[in-house]
Amino acid sequence: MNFPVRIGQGFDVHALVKDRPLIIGGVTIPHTHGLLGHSDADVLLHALTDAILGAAGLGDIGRHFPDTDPAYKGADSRVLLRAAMQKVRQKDWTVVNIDATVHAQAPKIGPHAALMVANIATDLSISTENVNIKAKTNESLGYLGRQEGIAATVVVLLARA
Ligand SMILES: Nc1ccn([C@@H]2O[C@H](COP(=O)(O)O)[C@@H](O)[C@H]2O)c(=O)n1
Ligand SMILES: C[C@@]1(CO)OP(=O)(O)OP(=O)(O)OC[C@H]1O
Repeated sequence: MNFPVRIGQGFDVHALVKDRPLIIGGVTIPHTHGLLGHSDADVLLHALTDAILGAAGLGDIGRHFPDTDPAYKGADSRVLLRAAMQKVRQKDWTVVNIDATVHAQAPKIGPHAALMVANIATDLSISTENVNIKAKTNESLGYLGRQEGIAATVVVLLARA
């Protein structure tokens, strides 16, 4: 059956290390540590990219942008997100809304959320009203609580363009 809407979810986690910038949702956040990755390690945009690819039945970020490909070394994840959205659009899907959570013991995400929303809305050509970003500490529990990494979870709804 061909339904006019489809749901997708995405998860990503990256390790926090010294001497890397902390980039989340396309925003560079002042912090003692940054996220480690082949690309700029934007954990939120990677989870979002997986969510939209998943909703469209297009696999995952690593399938389209392999972390073994030197072309993506240091890549700007906003460029990858826009490229993924292009593939989703070619399948005649548009994004209805996004709901995301950044799982970070520190730093505070709230003060940067509006800029992240604006970046995502721009990259997906949707209204900022349709992008919601939340943040949670991990109550000091586990690897996220020990600030060994930051994770993100995203849910997205697609509709026929
Ligand atoms: N990295 C974070 C974590 C949380 N927030 C904001 O604080 C609120 C309370 O978080 P808890 O994990 O203690 O429930 C949360 O609702 C966010 O508004 C944040 O901005 N950045
Ligand atoms: C984005 C890619 C590609 O540079 O690399 P990383 O920055 O390591 O990020 P990850 O979340 O492991 O996802 C997929 C990769 O293909």
